[in-house]
Amino acid sequence: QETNAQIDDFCTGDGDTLECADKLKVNRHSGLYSFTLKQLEGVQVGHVQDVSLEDGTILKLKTLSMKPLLFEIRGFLSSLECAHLMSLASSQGLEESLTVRTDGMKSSSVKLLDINSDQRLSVNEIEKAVFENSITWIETIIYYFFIISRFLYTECYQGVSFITPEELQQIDVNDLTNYLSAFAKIHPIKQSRYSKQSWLYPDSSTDDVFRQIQNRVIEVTRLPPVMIKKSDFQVVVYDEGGHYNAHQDSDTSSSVPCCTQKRRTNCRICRFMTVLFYLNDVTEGGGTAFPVAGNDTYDEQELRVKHLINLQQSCDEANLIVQPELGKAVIWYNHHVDESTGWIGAMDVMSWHGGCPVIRGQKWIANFWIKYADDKEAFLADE
Ligand SMILES: O=C(O)CCC(=O)C(=O)O
Ligand SMILES: [Fe+2]
Repeated sequence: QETNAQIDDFCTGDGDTLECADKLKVNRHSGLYSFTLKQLEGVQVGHVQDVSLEDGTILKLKTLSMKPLLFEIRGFLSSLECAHLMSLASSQGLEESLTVRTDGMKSSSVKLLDINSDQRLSVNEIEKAVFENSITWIETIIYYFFIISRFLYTECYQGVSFITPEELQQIDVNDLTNYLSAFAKIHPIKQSRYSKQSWLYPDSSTDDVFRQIQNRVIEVTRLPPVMIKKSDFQVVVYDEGGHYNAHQDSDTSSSVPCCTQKRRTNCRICRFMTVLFYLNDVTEGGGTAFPVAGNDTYDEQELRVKHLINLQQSCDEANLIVQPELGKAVIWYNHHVDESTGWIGAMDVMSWHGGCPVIRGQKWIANFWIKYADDKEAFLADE
């Protein structure tokens, strides 16, 4: 009985209960969901499909890339809705966006910078990475920090020629964090991300416009409603010079389980899908770049060596750039679907993306964080 109630919650809307139950392939007797997650069909780049909404509106879903599976819908939001979200975020207050990651990245970064694969980093290797800007700002600072502290302690640059992964692990994270925030204040533009943001949490939001947008996203993505209802919503503003270096939206940096709650320790936020809206027209710049979209092969080392992550420098070299336009939605999958579990599978490594520098004007975006937890059934049953 309890399970039936959960299923009914899950299938919202009039008349679609049967279809919904069918889609979920719910076995009401055993109480098990054998729900299979589905991605939208891309067909091929340039393909346009109509999406009919309940209110009669027809949206045009256009495939921009098959790898990653990426779509755009122009006019997804009306200008009134955009203006509403912008004023909502402004009235809540906008804070500087921070992307300081201090765990799980050091040893992998070491591997990527270790040009001659001798398991340690020479000062030359670090300097090469720093000066060629092939690593993100935050990593650069970690190395600088390490070199400086070594320099201070030994009073002599010579002889300090190697940093091992073990040594990197010993950096005092508190010192580093203080150093980073001081640096960030002096050189905001050097951060891997330079923007302001505000959050809208669905569980505490009573905003009607936000609800309507949530429902539209459910209709378009055809994801289980609970998935959208649990999605936090982030409004981001970039001023001139604002940017966001290429990154992947889902956190695969550690092996702790995926969760959806904020501030829970020992779990990470994983994002199946990203739905990004442009809330205004940008005078110049500010596109969303997908540096490796459509490539046949993926090589992270190459991505870094070619500086493709540093979008302050190499936006023009990105394979694909989506231009901002008021009301447009960009939709992509950060993960594949695992056929055997019917739930979220491996990360789509082609989903690297970021925001190119805004050259003139301001850029406002809003962003659904469509998250999931590892336990499919518990996630779907949860309210
Ligand atoms: O600003 C953009 O176009 C991209 C933003 C983004 O990737 C993000 O907020 O995760
Ligand atoms: Fe992103």
